[in-house]
Amino acid sequence: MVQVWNPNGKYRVVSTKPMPGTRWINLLIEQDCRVEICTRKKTILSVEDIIALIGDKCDGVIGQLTEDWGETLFSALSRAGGKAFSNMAVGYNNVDVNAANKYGVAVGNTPGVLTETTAELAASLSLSAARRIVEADEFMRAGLYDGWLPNLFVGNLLKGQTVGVIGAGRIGSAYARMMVEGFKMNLIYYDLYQATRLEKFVTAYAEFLKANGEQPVTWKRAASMDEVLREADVISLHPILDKTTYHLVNKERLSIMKKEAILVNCSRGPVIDEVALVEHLKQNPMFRVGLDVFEDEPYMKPGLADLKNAVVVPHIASASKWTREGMATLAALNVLGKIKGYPVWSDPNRIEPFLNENVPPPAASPSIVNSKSLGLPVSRL
Ligand SMILES: NC(=O)c1ccc[n+]([C@@H]2O[C@H](COP(=O)([O-])OP(=O)(O)OC[C@H]3O[C@@H](n4cnc5c(N)ncnc54)[C@H](O)[C@@H]3O)[C@@H](O)[C@H]2O)c1
Ligand SMILES: O=C(O)[C@H](O)CO
Repeated sequence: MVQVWNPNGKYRVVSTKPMPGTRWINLLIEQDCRVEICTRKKTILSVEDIIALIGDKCDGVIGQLTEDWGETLFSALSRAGGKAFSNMAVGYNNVDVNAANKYGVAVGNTPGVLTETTAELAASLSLSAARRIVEADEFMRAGLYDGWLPNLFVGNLLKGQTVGVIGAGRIGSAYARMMVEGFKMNLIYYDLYQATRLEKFVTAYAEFLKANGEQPVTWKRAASMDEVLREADVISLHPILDKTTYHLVNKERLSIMKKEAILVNCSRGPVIDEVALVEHLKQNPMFRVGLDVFEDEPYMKPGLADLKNAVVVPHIASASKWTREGMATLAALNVLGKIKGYPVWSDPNRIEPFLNENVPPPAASPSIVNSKSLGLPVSRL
């Protein structure tokens, strides 16, 4: 149930799951690590399962977003001599960073490498919902198609409509860019911070359209989230999950959205009150959703699976080969960097040097979220 690579390696690194590619394993082996990969069939490992994997001596762990990394696991890792943990994910709402700080454990994540892949899935869900692709596919397979009809699976045209983005960080901005440029949609966004590069992009694209005699696209930074919900035709959620974003979309907020709006969620399930969403979908058959994440993963709230106006996929937004291999590499290098005493990379939004397979990666941890709290040195590169 555990696969061992380089048994005589000096540092013991545990991965709670097999991860795509082999580069991440080779990079660890080259730096004298013994790599142990848990190959159990059980998808979600419990805290007890992981304590058993950590054992008496463990220098670092690469873990997954399905695991509960809190006080119990960080104290177990610390007792085993470990000082490094990395999620193989950009989101780390499953990690109690304060507990990690208490035990001096560095917490890594994997930003950037999944930005475009995740935004592409949000765009796919937007299109699937707008053009009713899943419903139409089921109809074909059921042998129900008996000829073209003017009213068959009529959906929404995106061109000229407004796309709303809540959380215009890396992924939200990439998604906005795809929808604005790809479908000539106008943009309204809400974020705690101004998305200057995104605004500049839309302005430049509007100029380009105007110069070509086409209707220019527009952008607006909304003063509140409700403004986005009221005005947009397609709304995609991309904030982090924390106390401020839990149930951000609830019954009241659903009620202010357009009756034919499309809501997409590729962030974290609890950002939407899923019970309220099921009720809203039942009451408003023209309202559609595209969901990659769910409040009680892996489960869906009762009734959701029966609704034709919902497109649902199993948390696959970052699932492209290049991205998943890159996530594994970043997670392994986060752990390796701390074990070797390397500094932390100065800009977690500029991780490309770690992903170039033709040259050795920089001697740094690509992204450590608690580097300041732990007072870790920062790379000058
Ligand atoms: N479904 C998937 O497979 C998948 C893949 C990647 C990321 N994610 C999720 O997407 C999240 C975002 O990733 P990212 O790389 O774009 O992160 P990011 O930090 O670049 O962007 C998050 C944005 O949310 C904003 N924000 C925070 N609180 C907010 C609030 N209350 N209201 C509005 N905006 C708020 C932040 O200011 C920031 O701009 C991750 O934390 C993760 O949970 C999911
Ligand atoms: O946060 C993340 O990275 C995702 O949910 C998995 O890619």
